[in-house]
Amino acid sequence: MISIKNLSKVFNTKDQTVQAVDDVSINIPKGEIYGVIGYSGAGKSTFIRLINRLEDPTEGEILLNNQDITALRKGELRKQRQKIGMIFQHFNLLWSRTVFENIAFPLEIAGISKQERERKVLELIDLVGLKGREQSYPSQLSGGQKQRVGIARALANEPTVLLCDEATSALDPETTDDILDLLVSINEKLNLTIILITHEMHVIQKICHQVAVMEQGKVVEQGEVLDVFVKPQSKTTKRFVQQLSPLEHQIDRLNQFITNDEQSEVVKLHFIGNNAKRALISEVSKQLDVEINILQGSISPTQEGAYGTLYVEIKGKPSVIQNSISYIESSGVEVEVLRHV
Ligand SMILES: Nc1ncnc2c1ncn2[C@@H]1O[C@H](COP(=O)(O)OP(=O)(O)OP(=O)(O)O)[C@@H](O)[C@H]1O
Repeated sequence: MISIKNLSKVFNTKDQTVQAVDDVSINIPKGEIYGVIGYSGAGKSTFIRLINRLEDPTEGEILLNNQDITALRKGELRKQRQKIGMIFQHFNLLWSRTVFENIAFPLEIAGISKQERERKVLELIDLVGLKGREQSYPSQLSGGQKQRVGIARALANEPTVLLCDEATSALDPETTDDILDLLVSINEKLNLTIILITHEMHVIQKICHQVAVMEQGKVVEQGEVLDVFVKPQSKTTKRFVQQLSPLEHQIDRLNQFITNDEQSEVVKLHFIGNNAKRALISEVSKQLDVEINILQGSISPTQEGAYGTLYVEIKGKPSVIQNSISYIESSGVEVEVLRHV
C-alpha cells in the first residue's frame, strides 16, 4: 500500500510562486494500476516526481513499504529509490550503450555480480519481448522497442512500484496499446503496483483500476475507474470522459426525437459490468409489449468490466413507458429520461 497524505509542492521562482501540488491525499493498494489524469500544468509530473523524491515536497507524507519517503536521508533514499522504478515519455536511455547494457546499468550501480547481472538482464529481455535485440543500440529501435528497454531497465532492481511518466505519449496508437498490454501483463505477473500519469483517458480506460483527476494541483475526483467513468462529477472529469464517448457530443442529434408527446420518451441507459452484455432491450420489449427504437449506443471495456451507453426511444401508453423504465431500473441499469435543453 502506498499512502500519500496532504502532499504539497510550492515552487518559488524569481517572479512568482506556483502551488504545483496542493494538499493531495491518495491511498494506492498493492498490486493496483493507479492513473492520474489532468491537462497540461495540472501538476501531474510534479506529483509523480515527488513520489521518488526527484522533487522534495513542501509538505506532506509519502508512505511506501511502511517508510516515509519524505523523511529519508541521502543514503537511505538511494536504497529506497532502487525499489521505485520509473519510465519516461522520451525513454531516457543511454544512447552509447546497447539494449543489454542499458538494462544492466542499474544492476551495476546496485553492485550486482556480472554473472547475476547477465542472468537478470536476459530474463528481463525475455519479459519485455526484446529477445534477439540485446546488442542493438537505442537508435536502431522503434519507439515501442525503446520503451520496452525503459521498462526492463526500470524493473531490473525488482521494484515494488513502477512510476510511469506519460510513458506512451510519444507513441502511435497501436504501439501505445502494445505497451499498455505489456504493463498489464507485468502488473499481473509480478503483482507490481503501477502509478501512471497521463493526459489521455484511453490510457486510464484500458489499464487502470483507479483514477485521480488533477486540476491546478488538486485532486478534484478519485475512485474506481468504472465509477468515475459512469458518474463523472467535476467539469474536468466530464470533459475527459467525453474524449471516450463521442456520443456525448452528438446529444443534440437526439433532440429531434424528444417531443412533448406523452406516448414517447427518449431515455439514456447506463450499462455497467455484466449488464452491458445483456439483451435487455429485446427482453423489455417482449415482456411488456412495448416498442423500443435504438437511437445511439456504445460500449467501452475497462479493467473492471465494460460499461455502455444506449439512447433509446420508448413508445407506448404512459403507464407502459413507466413500467418499462421500472423494469430496466430493476435490472440494475440506470435510466435517465432526456428532456429538451
Ligand atoms: N521546477 C519548477 N519551477 C517552477 N515551476 C514549476 C517547476 N516545475 C513545474 N512548475 C510549475 O508547476 C505547475 C505544474 O507543472 P507540472 O509539470 O507538474 O504539470 P503537468 O500536469 O505535468 O503538465 P505537463 O503535462 O504539461 O507537464 C506548472 O504551473 C508549472 O509551470
